[in-house]
Amino acid sequence: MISVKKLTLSVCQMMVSDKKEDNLKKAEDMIRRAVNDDGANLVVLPEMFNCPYNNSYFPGFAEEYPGPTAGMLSSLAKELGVYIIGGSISEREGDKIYNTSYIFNQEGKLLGSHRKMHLFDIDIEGEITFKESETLGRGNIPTVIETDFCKIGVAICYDMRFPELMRLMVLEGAEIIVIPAAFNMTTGPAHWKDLIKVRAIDNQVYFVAASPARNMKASYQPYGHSAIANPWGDFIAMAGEGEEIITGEIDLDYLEKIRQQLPLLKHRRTDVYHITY
Ligand SMILES: O=C(O)CCC(=O)C(=O)O
Repeated sequence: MISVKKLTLSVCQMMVSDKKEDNLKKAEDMIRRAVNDDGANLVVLPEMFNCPYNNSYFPGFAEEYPGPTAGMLSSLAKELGVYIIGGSISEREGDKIYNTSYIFNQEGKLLGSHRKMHLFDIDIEGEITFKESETLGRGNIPTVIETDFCKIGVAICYDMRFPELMRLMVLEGAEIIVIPAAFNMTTGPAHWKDLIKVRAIDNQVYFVAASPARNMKASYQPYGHSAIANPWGDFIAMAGEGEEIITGEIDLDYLEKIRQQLPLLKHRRTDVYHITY
């Protein structure tokens, strides 16, 4: 593996409509802009970037791998010579549907995929009820991929609320955690920024969370505010609520320095507690 210590990472906070073709075109345009204008080496899309985030759409939009969406991402990664963490899409396998992220390298090769492990089944009185399990199945495998830069952990939205999964990916060597997500107008203002910050601090990683742009016409309104936090917990980039590309520099020497100066990972009491997988 070539050791490269810096990379430029962009998040495309795109507006998602109920027309898959328009969403694919939008994603392609924004990825091209991230690479050509911002010099991105790695581009991240949001959760369900080709489909409105609503159970009624997931079956109709589902694709078997390799379908048109994965094909588009793979060709684009190869053409532009970048890594793409393709948000997530509705994936069909047999009679099951999953919320799945596909990750491609600069040759357009599939490096890995992540099926959302924790389903968003919640009922917040007077605010929001959502039951992903009505349509989706659960993934069972944590995802850490290997790139020329470093290992990257990938999980999806509600997965980020589970510190054990985040820590497990870090123990597997992840120095960046990427979360395609779509928080809403209840849990977004309440928890989004704090979760990103604290996951970065407690794992001493670059923590990247990618949201769709807010769409007031949609039944589910994404919070927006895609963000990149560094291993000290500072936000190095954050979007507003509209369509936007944010870009930040990932500096692995800086990460190493934080881990040396404040050696949290070394100070764990593994003689008393540990995470198994
Ligand atoms: O955890 C949350 O508040 C939002 C989760 C969510 O929207 C999702 O998992 O898609």
